[in-house]
Amino acid sequence: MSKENFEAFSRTKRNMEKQGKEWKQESEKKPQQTTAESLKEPMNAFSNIKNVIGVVSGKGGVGKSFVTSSLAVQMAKKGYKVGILDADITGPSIPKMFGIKEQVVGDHRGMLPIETKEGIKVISINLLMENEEAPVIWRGPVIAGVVKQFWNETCWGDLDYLFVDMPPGTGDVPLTVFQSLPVEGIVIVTSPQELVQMIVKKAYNMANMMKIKVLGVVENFSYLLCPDCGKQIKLFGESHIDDVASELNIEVLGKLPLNPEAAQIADEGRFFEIENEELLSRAIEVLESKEKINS
Ligand SMILES: Nc1ncnc2c1ncn2[C@@H]1O[C@H](COP(=O)(O)OP(=O)(O)OP(=O)(O)O)[C@@H](O)[C@H]1O
Repeated sequence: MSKENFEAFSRTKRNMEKQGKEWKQESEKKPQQTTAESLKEPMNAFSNIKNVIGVVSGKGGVGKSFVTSSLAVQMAKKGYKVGILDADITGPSIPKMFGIKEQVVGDHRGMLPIETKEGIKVISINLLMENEEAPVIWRGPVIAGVVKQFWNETCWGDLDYLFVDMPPGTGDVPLTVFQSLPVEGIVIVTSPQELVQMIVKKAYNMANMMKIKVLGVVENFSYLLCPDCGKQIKLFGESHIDDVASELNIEVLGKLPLNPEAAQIADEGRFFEIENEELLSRAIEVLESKEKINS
């Protein structure tokens, strides 16, 4: 591990120990009333973030990181200042999609995210590890602590949008993010299989219970375009997303095809070259309306 990286990591560890002691002291005090606001973590003093948007999926492998990166790229192409907080600590895939390998260093302001050459700021556990193939085998509370530090110990600077790529499911990390970060809204990512619809409802219900706004749902792997005749092939069967969305009274923000060329571009770390602006035009509109609301 490089010296700077080691220092950033040691600071992270020291803070986690300190936080552990504080939690212990707190829990020994007389019970106090806990409000949703009192659980929010302060932003790093050198960060000024207008909108925090969570990207969630009830289940793994539906393309949540792909959608997170797509939204980030589209907003960056529109001229907004964008960051991605990769909260998928045990399965981080954002750095690879953007071809970034540099290690995060820190200074007096905190950890400094790595910028893609197009200017998207990224923080991910893989950018703190010397070996990207080393597994992260930590228990839930430690992982959740790291995610908090990606928020309050990272010097994000000025951002219009910070996208938080969550791990799949409704476990420790989504709970921590919803409780600790000022999430403006979430985008749910799903795929057409029927089972997934039930899982969408779980993600939706969790957001509702945490009083987080659901901006809408993006269906990924909706279809495959036949390279010969251009017909849509429904690889995973008929989509039920419109029905589920109207049942939950949420909007369908886009339907993305399985695009083999995009998969290759993502694998090669050239995500900025993927063209899916039209497919995500409604999602972009909804995100932009948030920018106007909050500016
Ligand atoms: N619409 C798409 N077209 C082509 N490839 C895609 C598409 N969506 C996702 N992929 C590819 O599928 C793989 C899995 O996607 P991704 O990592 O986004 O899934 P995920 O839901 O974030 O997974 P996990 O839940 O395990 O974190 C990646 O290699 C990604 O580039």
